[in-house]
Amino acid sequence: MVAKMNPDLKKERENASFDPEKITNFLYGGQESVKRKRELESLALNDPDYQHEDLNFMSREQQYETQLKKGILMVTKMKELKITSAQDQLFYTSAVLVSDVHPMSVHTRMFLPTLYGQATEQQKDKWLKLAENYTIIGTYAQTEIGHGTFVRGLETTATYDPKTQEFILNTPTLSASKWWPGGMGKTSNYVVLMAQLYIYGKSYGIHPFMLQIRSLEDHKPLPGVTVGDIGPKFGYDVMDNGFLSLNNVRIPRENMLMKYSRVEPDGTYVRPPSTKLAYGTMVQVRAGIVMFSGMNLAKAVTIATRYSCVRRQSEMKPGHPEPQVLDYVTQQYKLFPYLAAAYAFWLTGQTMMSVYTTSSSQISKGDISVLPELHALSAGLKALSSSMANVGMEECRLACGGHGYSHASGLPRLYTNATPASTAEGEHVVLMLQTARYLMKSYNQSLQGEKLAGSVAYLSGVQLVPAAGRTRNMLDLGALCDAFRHRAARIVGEAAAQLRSEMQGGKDQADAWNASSVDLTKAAMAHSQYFVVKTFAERLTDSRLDSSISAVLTRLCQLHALHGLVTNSGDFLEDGYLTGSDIRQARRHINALMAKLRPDAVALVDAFDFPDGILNSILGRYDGNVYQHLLEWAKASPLNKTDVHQSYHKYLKPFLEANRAKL
Ligand SMILES: CCCCC/C=C\C/C=C\C/C=C\C/C=C\CCCC(=O)SCCNC(=O)CCNC(=O)[C@H](O)C(C)(C)COP(=O)(O)OP(=O)(O)OC[C@H]1O[C@@H](n2cnc3c(N)ncnc32)[C@H](O)[C@@H]1OP(=O)(O)O
Ligand SMILES: Cc1cc2nc3c(=O)[nH]c(=O)nc-3n(C[C@H](O)[C@H](O)[C@H](O)COP(=O)(O)OP(=O)(O)OC[C@H]3O[C@@H](n4cnc5c(N)ncnc54)[C@H](O)[C@@H]3O)c2cc1C
Repeated sequence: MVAKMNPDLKKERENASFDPEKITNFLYGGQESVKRKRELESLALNDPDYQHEDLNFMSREQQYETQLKKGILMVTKMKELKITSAQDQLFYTSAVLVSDVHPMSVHTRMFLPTLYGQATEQQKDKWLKLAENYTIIGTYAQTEIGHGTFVRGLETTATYDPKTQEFILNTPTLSASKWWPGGMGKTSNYVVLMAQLYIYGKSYGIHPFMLQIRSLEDHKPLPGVTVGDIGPKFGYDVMDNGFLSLNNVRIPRENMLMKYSRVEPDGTYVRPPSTKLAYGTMVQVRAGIVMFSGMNLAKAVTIATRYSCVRRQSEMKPGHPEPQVLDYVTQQYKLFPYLAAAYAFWLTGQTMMSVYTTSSSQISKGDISVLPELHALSAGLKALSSSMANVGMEECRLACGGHGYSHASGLPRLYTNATPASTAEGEHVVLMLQTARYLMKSYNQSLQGEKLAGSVAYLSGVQLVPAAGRTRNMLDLGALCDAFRHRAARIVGEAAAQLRSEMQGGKDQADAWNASSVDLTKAAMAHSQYFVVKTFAERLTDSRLDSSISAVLTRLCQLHALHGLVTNSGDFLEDGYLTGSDIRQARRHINALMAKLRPDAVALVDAFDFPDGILNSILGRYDGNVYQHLLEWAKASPLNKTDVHQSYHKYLKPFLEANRAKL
């Protein structure tokens, strides 16, 4: 029997000003792609082989086992079903894994890409087939107990022995032990090991090496290898993040991935065109995190928005029925800015991936001139999108009141699995400072009359003269983009000036950098926010958008920009670019936009097109039948398997009896 839809949600859907299907098509790149997405999702979601008890009811060991089994099934089925394109695999795996990963995810997302990006053709012939067939399972072993951020400071060594033409691998100190690599704890039999290369006593920096860590026969650690799981974490329960120490492990010379740099048999070192090419896999994953963050935020907003239409609470007017909580404007103010941000990062994530694809194809043809821009853009956007998603997901959880705290909402798991995106693959502040470094360099070049291109083009010839007194239409996307551009350029300019003044005051470059670093991160943040606002606005100029959806998407873009503007109003007011009256106008527009978006809120989250199986949230169910399913879910909890738990007999009964005896 098909359950009836909750009447409030039904009404919301009937009253929307547009057909969500049109936005779904826009978000996923067309009707055909949406059709394919749904086919693959339903294939995965209806496959009985993937069904299991709720992961939240399991111990960590059970979760690891369940997800490993599922991961293995998934890669096997994708092969059988010939699901080969990256897009198709993403659709299928998202439906199988929901908001989790599986213990071989780093194999797919980092080990294989490192082979594609860092191995010579000969090495690809040797390793790729094995890795693609999962004959070997690998991970990306870079971070150590003592150092994650400071890659140049890693202590693992690969010392070349020309006599045997081997590298001798060691983690010479406790702090050199590898720590964190996903899937290394129990699953992988190979790693790409990032280690300091030494030849004849001289250090040549960090390079990637293929290293077998476990036997292909019985999975036992190989001689000289100590490996295991690092223990439970904030989330990511299904993943066996691992530790690894190495004691004089020898590997053949051919195991250094030598696409860019080489060690000849006699120990001659051939330099890469850029030492940063060895960081290529990180850049790829950072670029992907922008979309990943947009999608996670979209899931959280879908859950909280639907639930806010089902949930009724309090009296808005005495004696009237309880309103849907989404009718409280404060609730809209909690959710709608993140709804807008989810769209912003979704679209920017697509742009980031296309910049990545174009740039990496240029790099593989030998043109490394695009590397600094790619690095700076992906670092800043990764940091901004993941931090915004963190804050937004938590706000969505809070917006669901008490039920948001329950795993039944899907929000805690979504959050704890997504929040590492702020830390992993480059810590937030550290990456912002990388972007700032590029901004400072570019800004100084522009001062010397060089014309800048790409994301920093606006820094050349920017007019920093405030234009106070001018009447502005704060809903005009052009004016909003100008405001963000002005703010970014000003803050970049001021951070550069501060850096200069610290140095003029006697500090060396490093101390001056540290003293200016709060302003530098702010500059990177302002630059990245400008890029997102501009990208969102540009995407709306797509001629394929029909007017019904372009109107509602424009409102979201306006809200995204205005919310950013109001929450950072000091930045816009500081040099008089905007006036107090502009900010007041912006605030009024936000209220008016929220009122206009209110009837479309459910359609806007429906347009993300997450089926229930992927949202995995009782609060976010498409049909809105929340309470009945909450109760059913709770009844399935392991603690409810019996009416009287065994601990009653063990502890509670004697305790009660002893107390009674004392009366
Ligand atoms: C957790 C969520 C992840 C979500 C993933 C999304 C989708 C995938 C889904 C599922 C996958 C399953 C699981 C995945 C989960 C987690 C995976 C996590 C894996 C990891 O977590 S894996 C370890 C990552 N670990 C880091 O992320 C370390 C961060 N630390 C660094 O990255 C460097 O250490 C840095 C950059 C801080 C300093 O590096 P440094 O000391 O060598 O450089 P320095 O500062 O001296 O700069 C010298 C010149 O190099 C330029 N430069 C630097 N980097 C460049 C680059 N990449 N490209 C081009 N140029 C670059 C500079 O801009 C400068 O340029 P210039 O001189 O011109 O100014
Ligand atoms: C879930 C998860 C999965 C992971 N998976 C992998 C994996 O598969 N493979 C792998 O190799 N690694 C992995 N990592 C490790 C991850 O990449 C690192 O933890 C991350 O790069 C941050 O480095 P760190 O831990 O050294 O942080 P730290 O650098 O020690 O950060 C601590 C603080 O110091 C500050 N700080 C550090 N340096 C600077 C600086 N230069 N300027 C200003 N402030 C600074 C930071 O901002 C932060 O506040 C994973 C981590 C997590 C959480």
